Amino acid sequence: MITVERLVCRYGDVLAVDDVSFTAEPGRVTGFLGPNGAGKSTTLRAVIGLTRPASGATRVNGVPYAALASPGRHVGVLLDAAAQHVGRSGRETLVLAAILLGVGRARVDAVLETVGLTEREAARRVGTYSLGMRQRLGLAVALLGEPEILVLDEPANGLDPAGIRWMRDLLARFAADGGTVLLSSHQLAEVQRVADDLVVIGGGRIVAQGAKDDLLAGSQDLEELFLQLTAPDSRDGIVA
Ligand SMILES: Nc1ncnc2c1ncn2[C@@H]1O[C@H](COP(=O)(O)OP(=O)(O)OP(=O)(O)O)[C@@H](O)[C@H]1O
Repeated sequence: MITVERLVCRYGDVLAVDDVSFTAEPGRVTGFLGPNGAGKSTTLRAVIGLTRPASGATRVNGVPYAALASPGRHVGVLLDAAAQHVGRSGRETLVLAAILLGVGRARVDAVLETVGLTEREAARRVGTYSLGMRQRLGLAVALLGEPEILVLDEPANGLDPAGIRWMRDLLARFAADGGTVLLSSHQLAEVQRVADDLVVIGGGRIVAQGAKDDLLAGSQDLEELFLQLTAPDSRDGIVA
């Protein structure tokens, strides 16, 4: 479980996250939505201890991320697929991550298979990868430690239609097995299909949260609801 409690984050004078509270529950995919600059990435970074809150707290399984004995064994993170070292092969990237995590090499083969990167692709330098292949590799790194929680920022970016379906099935299976998924995305049709719960922020503040089906009642689709919730003059917020 992920708990965000009255989180406030600032960059100098910029108030990026303003009193945000929500939980991402085990067994559910929580879609985290908001317009550009709404504060999604900042919140995800705070959850994994990369951004220090001005006030408030984030917890993973009831404790701050930094207090987890082996964070990578509990939380799989994919924040920026473009951040991988371009000079290493996919396999080298995974082997290094496996050493850091203290998991066996067998996991490298297992996650390569899970994300659908072939032996030949894994031998290529990351610099030659398409964005979709980088996303798959990023997800492989996230899954390496067999975490029960996934924190993913735009994981379907650059994936082809088959890749998007594959990602959806993987996340649904992960949650069905009891895992917690916190997923930030602008791909609203995709979020509508995969998410169980939704958290919508605008201008750093929560504008809606609750079960997807409850929030969508009365709306044509998630796009319509999102645009209505995040319109500049509509920041009253709803909780379903
Ligand atoms: N390193 C930084 N320095 C200064 N301001 C920042 C920094 N990172 C983010 N911000 C600002 O904080 C606010 C929230 O940004 P954040 O990246 O969290 O939004 P986001 O919802 O993830 O946006 P996007 O959908 O565009 O990725 C924005 O106003 C942004 O300009």
